[in-house]
Amino acid sequence: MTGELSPADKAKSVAANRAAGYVEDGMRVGLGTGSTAAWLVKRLGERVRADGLRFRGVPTSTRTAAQARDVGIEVITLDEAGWLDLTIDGADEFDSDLTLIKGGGGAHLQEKIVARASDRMIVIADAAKEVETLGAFPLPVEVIPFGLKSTQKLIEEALVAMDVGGRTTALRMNGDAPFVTDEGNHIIDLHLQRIGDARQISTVLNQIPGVVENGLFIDMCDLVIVGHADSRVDLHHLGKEST
Ligand SMILES: O=C(CO)[C@H](O)[C@H](O)COP(=O)(O)O
Repeated sequence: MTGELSPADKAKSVAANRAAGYVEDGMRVGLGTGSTAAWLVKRLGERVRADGLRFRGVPTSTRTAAQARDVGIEVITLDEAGWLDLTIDGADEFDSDLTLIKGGGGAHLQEKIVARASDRMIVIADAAKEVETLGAFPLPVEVIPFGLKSTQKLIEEALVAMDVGGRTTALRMNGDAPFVTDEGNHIIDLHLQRIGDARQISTVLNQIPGVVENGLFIDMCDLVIVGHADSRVDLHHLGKEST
């Protein structure tokens, strides 16, 4: 995270630095997972060390927990926090309703629990994450290992029943073995191409036995901060945009 940054990393760090300004003394803050969230954790660590910022962070993955501790952030569990003032996280896609696809990093289960237990959720992103219609990014679905193949079959049948455009599903791999989440589960990525009715898809998927949680975040995000490589920032509130 040092030296000459690529334009994408610069954009992510610009968004993260702006979001870090929303964290105030005494807050309990959900810390997201992924490359953009890593910039946030880095910046918050700098604020802790340089400005004496005092807040407690609830990480959404073992990766983020390790980084947060490394940079000097006080880490607590969600149960210790009870409730959160704010969660800041990345996203794989967001649309004009601030509906999100998350889980590209495989952490959407903890991310959704943490975001849902927060007064406010801010998403940080580069401009490539903004879409007119969700679904070009594969929708991650966390499933328990038991009965994996029958769960995958039921998901595929549900996609046919909902008449969703793309219906290809793929078990996420980590080399030769299935990817394993922090909860010991697996992820099936749904290549839908286009998500028309996010609410319907989310509800139907979560009703299938074996499915733990899907990566659609609906009515959770309050603000998206988009960073640009030239240091500009766009703020997407529900229904309006500002800089
Ligand atoms: O949902 C996530 C992890 O589960 C990430 O927030 C999402 O994948 C975006 O990651 P990145 O900032 O690396 O593009």
